[in-house]
Amino acid sequence: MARTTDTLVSMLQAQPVVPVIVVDDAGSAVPLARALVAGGLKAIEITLRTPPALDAIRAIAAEVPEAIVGAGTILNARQYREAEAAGSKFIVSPGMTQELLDASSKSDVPLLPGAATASEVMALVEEGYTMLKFFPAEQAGGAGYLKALSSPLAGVRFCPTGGVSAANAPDYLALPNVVCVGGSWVAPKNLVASGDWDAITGLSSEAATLGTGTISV
Ligand SMILES: O=C(O)C(=O)C[C@H](O)[C@H](O)COP(=O)(O)O
Repeated sequence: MARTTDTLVSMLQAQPVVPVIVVDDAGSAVPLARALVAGGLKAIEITLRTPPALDAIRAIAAEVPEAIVGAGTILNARQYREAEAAGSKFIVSPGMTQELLDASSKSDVPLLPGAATASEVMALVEEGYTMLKFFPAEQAGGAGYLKALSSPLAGVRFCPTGGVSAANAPDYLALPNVVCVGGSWVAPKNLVASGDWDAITGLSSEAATLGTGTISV
């Protein structure tokens, strides 16, 4: 477990923002991944919310070797195995179930499980997970909530996701236990649909250089 946590942290800590992508067309996956990588964001999460998601992961894994493609919205063991077989380098879930933990223990592909309460964080720490997704970040209480939540939970690191934007990301990134944030704002659906890869590279580049803010809590 320590080994997979280290792998996960090393993949995610190189960038302040992990783009969260909902793919509507597998054909856009490769140019989209190239545009994000060109801006500086290599680790990319493709959510399994749409039918082309696995094909998109396969295409990026095969054709964009400089990207680190992961799978999001993984809710069960079957999806975990399918995402791994498609070439995912990391797996993200909005939460945690025993089935997912069992799938993760049988896999070399690390899991970033979701938590939003002290009890959820503590249950995952008991299972050996110390790098967690804080989800849904803004709706659960934002950076101030995460700061308060994590004060007694030393040693746990987070990737806040859900409602995170260029405007509020610096508040999360200012927290010492935040490795990166996740967000969909870097690849808006309209720009993907129109194939405006230069605009997406611009958003990626802005996100890749986001600094830390200071939260007033
Ligand atoms: O389903 C998952 O595993 C997810 O990763 C959910 C994402 O965290 C949110 O969909 C982020 O969405 P935005 O609020 O648009 O940035």
